[in-house]
Amino acid sequence: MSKNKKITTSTGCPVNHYEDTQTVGERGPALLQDFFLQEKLAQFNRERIPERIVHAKGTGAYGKFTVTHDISNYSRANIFSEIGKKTKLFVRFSTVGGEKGSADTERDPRGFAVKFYTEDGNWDIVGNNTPVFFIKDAKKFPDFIHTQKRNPKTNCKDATAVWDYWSLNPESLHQVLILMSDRGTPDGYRHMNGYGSHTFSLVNKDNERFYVKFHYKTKQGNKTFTDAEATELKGTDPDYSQRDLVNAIENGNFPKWTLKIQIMTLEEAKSFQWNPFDLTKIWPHSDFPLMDVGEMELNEIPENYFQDVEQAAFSPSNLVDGIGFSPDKMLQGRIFAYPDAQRYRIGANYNALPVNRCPYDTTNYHRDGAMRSDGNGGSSKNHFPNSFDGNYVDEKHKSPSYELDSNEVAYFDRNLNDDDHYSQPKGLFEEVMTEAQQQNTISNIVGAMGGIEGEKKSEIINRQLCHWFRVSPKLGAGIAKGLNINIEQYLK
Ligand code: HEM
Repeated sequence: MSKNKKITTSTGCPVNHYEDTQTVGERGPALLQDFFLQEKLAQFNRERIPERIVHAKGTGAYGKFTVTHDISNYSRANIFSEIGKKTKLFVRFSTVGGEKGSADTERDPRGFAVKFYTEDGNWDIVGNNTPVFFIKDAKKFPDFIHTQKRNPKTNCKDATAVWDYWSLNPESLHQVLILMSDRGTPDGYRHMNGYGSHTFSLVNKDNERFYVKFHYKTKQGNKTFTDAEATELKGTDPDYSQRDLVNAIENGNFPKWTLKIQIMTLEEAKSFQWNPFDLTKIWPHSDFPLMDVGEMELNEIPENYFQDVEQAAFSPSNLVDGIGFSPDKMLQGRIFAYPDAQRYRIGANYNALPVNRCPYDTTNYHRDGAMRSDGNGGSSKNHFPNSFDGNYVDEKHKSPSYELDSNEVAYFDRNLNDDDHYSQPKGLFEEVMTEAQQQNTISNIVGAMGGIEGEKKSEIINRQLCHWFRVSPKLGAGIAKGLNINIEQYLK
């Protein structure tokens, strides 16, 4: 049989004129009855769905997760049930602030979202390439993101808004420092680590709960660009990271990461020197050592980008038995934000699309909605409880109850008893960064703060400089010098 196929309309009617519209006479006008002209134009008009409100530019790949170490003493999740167990997964990497057509080497955090297709259901870790974040309450997210997007009048990126917000919000400092180091411009997606960032929990067979943080360590080695290299690539190869991932996988050079965890007991959480659920803080590795769990490998680029990558829907609410939330206020807000965004961006039945669908049995009484095409439950009952189907709620998946440390309802200041914004960035700058990394960070900050303009320029610069000085005098002085600010006058 010939593999050449006859072109048809979307309802299967063979097309006998592909490029020429039916007209009255050689030179037109066109006839409305040329339904294939209508179909083509109408379909084309509907090709776009809204881009993600954040993380719009991204690339995805399928792969597998293999357990290498036994953590069943911490989690009863099926995915970890035995060494050697393999689970299919899908990953989407992204930048955050830019639009769908923006350049891959922008200074920005990178999204690192992983969907594990486990037998207990799909489990998503929707993380970034940094272990912390800019804010610690979900209510702040829209304002923060507005500063990362375009100015409402000029429609240009707006360094003044960015630094105004950060300087008024010192909880951002830790993440801003990481962003301003060369880690803010990673060399593609293969040479960076990933982090679940939030504190989550694990629950074992004995119903014991532990707090956990997830880390993916790149096996390709960490590589970053300098600001100059990243800036050049924005012009010469704006799809650098996408191309790099596709080429590597298509050439059989499958990228790999080691999944590791840090564990904190509920008792340790009570006496931890910082709030263990504060997303602007890390848990020091010296106190909570990294433990190996398994290996993630990416080995397949989806055949169709739009179908699998653009329509992929990750959410921190996609959890499975044996893995749970923590009280982190940011995480709690995200549980709402993602499915809400996806119902708007993709549609009510987004979880039935191939990339989002659980490959194992799903049984529930959700029905109908736009574009339902998965059988819609057929003739089975659409109410529960019922006297017919024998379906049941399996209580063995109940996770243990836990106590809160307060029963007072109020709008608590998120920084109340939790305002040490400086010591972790200090440790990062003074103890972790090499001299060369420190100098690059200083020059990246000088370049970025150099964009602040307008009537509030001095006020914003001075306020932000104070934060940098509180992190480290060397950092503050280096930035002041780079911005040509004479700090001597303030020291007299
Ligand atoms: C409360 C704070 C946050 C809110 C309200 C929020 C909201 C959103 C929304 C609405 C999307 C688009 C979802 C879609 O259309 O499919 C998104 C994407 C994303 N967010 Fe967040 N986000 C928050 C914080 C974070 C944090 C802390 C991280 C990482 C630790 C993160 C990582 C991501 C990633 C990786 C994506 C892209 C997922 C993909 O590739 O499809 N977000 N976020």
